[in-house]
Formats: sequence, C-alpha cells, structure tokens
Amino acid sequence: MELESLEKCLEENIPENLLSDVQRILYGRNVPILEIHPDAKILSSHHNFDIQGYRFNAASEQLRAPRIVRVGIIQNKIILPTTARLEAQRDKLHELISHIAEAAFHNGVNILCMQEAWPMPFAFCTREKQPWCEFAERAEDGPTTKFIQQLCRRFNMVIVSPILERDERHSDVLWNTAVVIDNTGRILGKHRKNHIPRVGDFNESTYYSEGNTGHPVFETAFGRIAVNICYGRHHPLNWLMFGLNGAEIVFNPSATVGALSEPLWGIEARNAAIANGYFTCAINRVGTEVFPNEFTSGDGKQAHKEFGHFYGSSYIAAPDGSRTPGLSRTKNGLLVAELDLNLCRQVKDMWGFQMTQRLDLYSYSLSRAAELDFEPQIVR
Ligand SMILES: NC(=O)NCCC(=O)O
Repeated sequence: MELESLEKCLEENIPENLLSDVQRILYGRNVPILEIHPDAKILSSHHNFDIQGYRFNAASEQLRAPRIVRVGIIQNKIILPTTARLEAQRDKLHELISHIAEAAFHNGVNILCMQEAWPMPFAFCTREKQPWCEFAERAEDGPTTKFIQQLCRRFNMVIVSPILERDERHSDVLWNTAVVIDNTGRILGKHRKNHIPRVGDFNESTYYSEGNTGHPVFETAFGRIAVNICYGRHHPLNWLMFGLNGAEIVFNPSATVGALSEPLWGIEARNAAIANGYFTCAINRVGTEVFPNEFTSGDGKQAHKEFGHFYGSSYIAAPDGSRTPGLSRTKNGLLVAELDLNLCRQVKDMWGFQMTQRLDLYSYSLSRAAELDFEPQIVR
C-alpha cells in the first residue's frame, strides 16, 4: 500500500493546536486555497483526477500593478498497458490530457505543463530500442505537437509539452525535449534536456543525446518561462542559468521513483526558487509502469519488469520559499496556482541574493576548474 500523501499524513496525525506551526515551518507562509470551478470539479470526478488550487499573493506596490498569472501542472499515470499498440497508448494519453486541460481552462489557467515524455510510458529503463524509439516524434509537426496546438488555441493557453523528439532533419537524432507552444498555437521554441541520468534504471543515455539548446527563456503573453527537464534539477548551475536569462517561472517536468529520489524531491525545485528568485513547478509521474521483458539495474539484484513507483507529489514553490502541498502520491492530478509575478522582484529586493552573487568570481574559478590541468585550491 502506497502512502497517499505526506500532507494528509501530517493533517491526520499532528495535534490540531500544533498543525499550523508545523505546516509553516515545513512549507513557509500560508498559501491560501483557490476556489475550484464547478465545471472543473465535474471533469475531475468523471475522469478521475484530483484538483487542487492555491494562490501566491505579493505585496501591493505603488508603481506597478500586480502581474497575475495562473499556472497548471499535470501528473498522470499511463492508461493502457505497455504491450498495447503504440498509437493507442498515445491516443489515450492525448484524450486524458484534453480533459485535464479543459479543467485547467475552467480554472483560468494561462500556462500549462505536463510531465516528462508525457505521451509514452517511461520505457528508458528497458534499454530496448524497439518499440520504444517509435514513440519519438517531430517537435515541429508531430502528432502530439499538432494535438497540443489545438488545445492552445481552444483554451487560449501557453502549453509546455515534454516529448521524446526525433529530429528527422538532422540525421534522425533523438532528444528529450520540451516544446513550448503559445496561446495562439504558434511554436515559440523548444528546450532539450541538458543533463541525462545514469542512475538506477534511468538508462536514458541509451536513447537520446545531451541537449544543445542552452538555457532558453520564452517570453509569453503571461510571463517569461523556462523548462529544466527532470535530472537537470540536481544541477544548481542549470537552474541558475535560467534565472540569469530572466525566467520568472521554471517548469521541471520529471519522471522519478520513490526509492531513488523522494527525499530530494521537496528540496531541489524549492531551493531553486529561493536561490534564483523565480517560481518553480515540479511535476512527477504517478503509478507503476510494467514492461513486457525483464531488465536489470546492474546492481546484482533480481531482474524485474517494473520501474518502481512514480510518486507524483507535484508542487509549486515561490521565491520566498513558500510552497503548495504536493498532489497525491498515487493519483492523477491537476495543480493550479495563481502567482503574482511581482513577488520575484520583491524577494530579490528583500534578500539581495542576486545583488550579492559573485558571478565574476565564480566564472573565473569555474573556467579554471574546467581546464585539464586544474589544481584544486587546497591549503595544507
Ligand atoms: N527522468 C530522469 O531524468 N530521472 C532521473 C531520476 C531523478 O533525477 O530523480
């Protein structure tokens, strides 16, 4: 039996008179609940996904109007077994996402993001090329991009769509890519995952290359956004670069399992929000995915067909360190948050992390550290 959610566990077990202090210490200042639209509630009960909504307020300013934007993040299980026809597996996921996107629309979401490689099972554990490479599609006009473009137009939403990309124009190379499509259905651009895991069953370097798109920030009608795909969340400099390029919201579409990363999950994206003065949206898969053939983890343990439990727990964190509770560890869900982007500058002014950072010092030391004959600065 999987634990449903850490927050529910706290609510049920911490004495009532202590709960709000415990929550404040663990989660930062109280983030008020956002009312969920009744039409969205109907969709959530028909299609069996949770919805939660929160509001990150900022102080009112004399010279700037509030800059309010609503973001939505989706976590979901695969629907058909991994042995079903590939097209059917993908179509079912498209269908589910269209229902959840509609619920996001009813809640006024302006920018929506799905989990890593969302139109497919996370088959990179298997190390088999067939049939999984067939899920790769063109970022410009593949079936998933075309499908998402329709949703963007229908709902007037910016959508970040993380897929396995096949670059047919350039030798058929595969990439782990987030396609950013604006609210008119135009492709704004794409970002390819910079850091590829080589840990546990995450045998992803077998499938796609290290990204070559740098750290782009996409200027949308609703704010400046960036995407740090999954394993990139372990790399503070990857987060830093999106901040230096002006991101106000960074999405972290992920796929990760409990045994490996759960103690890190609540820390990394939240710390990035604090350190870089932007909002972060951490999104993880849910459920257990079973594959037709056994694979090993190269650790001397028994071969297996399951990846392990993807623990969901998607959450949103603000530059002042406050965060929403996580979505469920076991169920599909949509998390909606209203952000006042003015908070980014307010926190920068208060804490001064950007003003006190020493880019000159670090860039000098980093370029030394990258040299072949680098001598670590150790004083004995
Ligand atoms: N998809 C992916 O990069 N997973 C790696 C595992 C982790 O970073 O927790």
